[in-house]
Amino acid sequence: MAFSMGYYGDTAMKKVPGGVGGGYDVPEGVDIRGRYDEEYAKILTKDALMFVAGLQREFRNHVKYAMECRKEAKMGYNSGALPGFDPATKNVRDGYWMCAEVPPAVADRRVEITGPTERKMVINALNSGAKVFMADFEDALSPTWENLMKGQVNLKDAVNGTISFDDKARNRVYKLNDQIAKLFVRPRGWHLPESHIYIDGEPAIGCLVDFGLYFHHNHAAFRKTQGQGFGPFFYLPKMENSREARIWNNVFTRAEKMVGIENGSIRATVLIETLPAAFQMDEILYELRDHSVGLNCGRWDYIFSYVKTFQGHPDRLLPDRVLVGMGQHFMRSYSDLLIRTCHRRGVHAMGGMAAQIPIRDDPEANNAALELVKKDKLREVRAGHDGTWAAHPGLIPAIMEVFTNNMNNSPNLIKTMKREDAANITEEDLLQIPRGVRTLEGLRLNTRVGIQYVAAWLTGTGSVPLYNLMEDAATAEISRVQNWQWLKYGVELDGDGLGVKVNRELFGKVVEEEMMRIEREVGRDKFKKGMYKEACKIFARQCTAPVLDDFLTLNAYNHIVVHHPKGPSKL
Ligand SMILES: CC(=O)SCCNC(=O)CCNC(=O)[C@H](O)C(C)(C)COP(=O)(O)OP(=O)(O)OC[C@H]1O[C@@H](n2cnc3c(N)ncnc32)[C@H](O)[C@@H]1OP(=O)(O)O
Ligand SMILES: O=CC(=O)O
Ligand SMILES: [Mg+2]
Repeated sequence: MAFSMGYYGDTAMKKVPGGVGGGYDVPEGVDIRGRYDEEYAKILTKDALMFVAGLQREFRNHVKYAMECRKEAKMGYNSGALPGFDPATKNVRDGYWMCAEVPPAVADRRVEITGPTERKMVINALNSGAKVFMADFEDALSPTWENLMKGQVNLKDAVNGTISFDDKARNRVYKLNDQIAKLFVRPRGWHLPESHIYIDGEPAIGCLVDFGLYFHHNHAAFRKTQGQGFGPFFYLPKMENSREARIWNNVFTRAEKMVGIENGSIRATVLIETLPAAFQMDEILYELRDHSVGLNCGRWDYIFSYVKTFQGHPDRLLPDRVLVGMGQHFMRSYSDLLIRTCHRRGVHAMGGMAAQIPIRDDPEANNAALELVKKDKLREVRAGHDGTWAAHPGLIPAIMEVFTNNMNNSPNLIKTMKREDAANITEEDLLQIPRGVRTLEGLRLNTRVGIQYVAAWLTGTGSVPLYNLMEDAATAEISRVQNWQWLKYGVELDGDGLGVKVNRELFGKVVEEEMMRIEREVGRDKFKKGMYKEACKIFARQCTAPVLDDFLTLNAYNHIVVHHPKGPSKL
């Protein structure tokens, strides 16, 4: 298969005037184009950069090939093919094999809190009472240079136990408690470049930068203080095929060899959050069997992926976003199959994120939101999930109670909830079209949320509270692709009795009105100072593009790349 060197070419930035390295002491072939900062230089050491460059050089062609395979699969789906189980790997699905034993340090993962790698949030998350904190370079983080580098500084300080944060405005100093959550780190997906670091003349692969820097600086301390001899631990996002898991497995093996630790020290949970990956759960676990600690239902990206995979299928249109929940047959089937697959192979089957967050100023609405979260978590634990995600520390006690009360005093359900009934789940179950109506309010909400999310992302914030829900890159993607799908196929809004068809004229009007509403809601001053107009342009273009952009964040990435010394960072 032919592939070009320029998969990341779309986001390649202007050349840096004034030489290579940008003030950092770099090894041969590495060029840092992000702002210099003394703190960042402690992360971007020559040794660490050599480690990252080594990974990039060994794996770049494998990654490019995997991205080409994604394109080829997309062409197939666009010509009418459906994702399905691969006959070539039937022996892997049917065969008897197990993943390596779960490390004792992470046997109990009842509640995992997630959040961006922002300093105060890292401390709050580690102190939150959750069993695990997933520090996120992905859905919850806008990958600006400053966020990524500060994130690495924060994680290093956290692993060393020295992290603190002085909130002068509140006269409060944040420090770690004695008991903290176990740290997992989620690097970016394979598709995202890191355009502030060039290796051999091309942008680095974003996730290898995230993984490489974190691993290089923290593996020893982590294994000693947190992992009981294992670790570091990772979450791996947005994979579409087991060949991508094989690359991660090889990255882990190489990293372990390079620093002289045992094979199988590093452990990772893979998010099953693309539709094609739902047919590859066994294959993904098999590739990572020495390095696996399970799979997770990344439900929001999964919904996004359903629309993306079926972008060429006008018979598979989504109802309003709010109606696509875990009650839909295709979602329940995927969660059940994930539990059965993980438990059969001896690892955790993690549940997903409920989008509700605490509502401070309305006790009644707050109770209602909490009840929805509890209901969702009860469904998960009864189905056999070993643990689940919380977006906010305020939700942890309630979620912990639901899981604890339904787990018979054991740290997980791996051995007790086999879910053999899910062995009969079929391709049709996993693909069943979601049911429900489409409304003008659905179109409006997608637009309002999408624009506000992109505006936040452009200014360096990757997860935001909007209309009492958590919004991040995955949930915003649903808004974008749903609008695109409805526009592309001129769907009728059948749920509000209006019988209106979605077209560019209607969408233009909706955008205009929703922008006025956003301005009213956030206030004129914030609206003027923010990036709402830029966000509106980006979001509207993406929704009306003749060909669907693969990722909102990939398309918008150019807007947050700032090359040194061309321009000082705005963040
Ligand atoms: C689809 C997916 O990929 S899900 C995973 C990725 N998404 C995420 O991780 C989202 C994580 N959650 C968040 O980012 C936040 O909770 C938001 C943006 C949704 C809401 O944020 P806010 O409105 O600022 O929360 P709020 O004001 O209620 O915060 C109260 C306190 O809780 C802390 N807090 C809130 N969420 C978190 C979190 N996830 N981790 C750690 N601390 C948190 C705040 O830092 C704040 O601390 P303080 O009282 O010491 O100042
Ligand atoms: O990453 C999680 C998701 O739901 O997407
Ligand atoms: Mg996701």
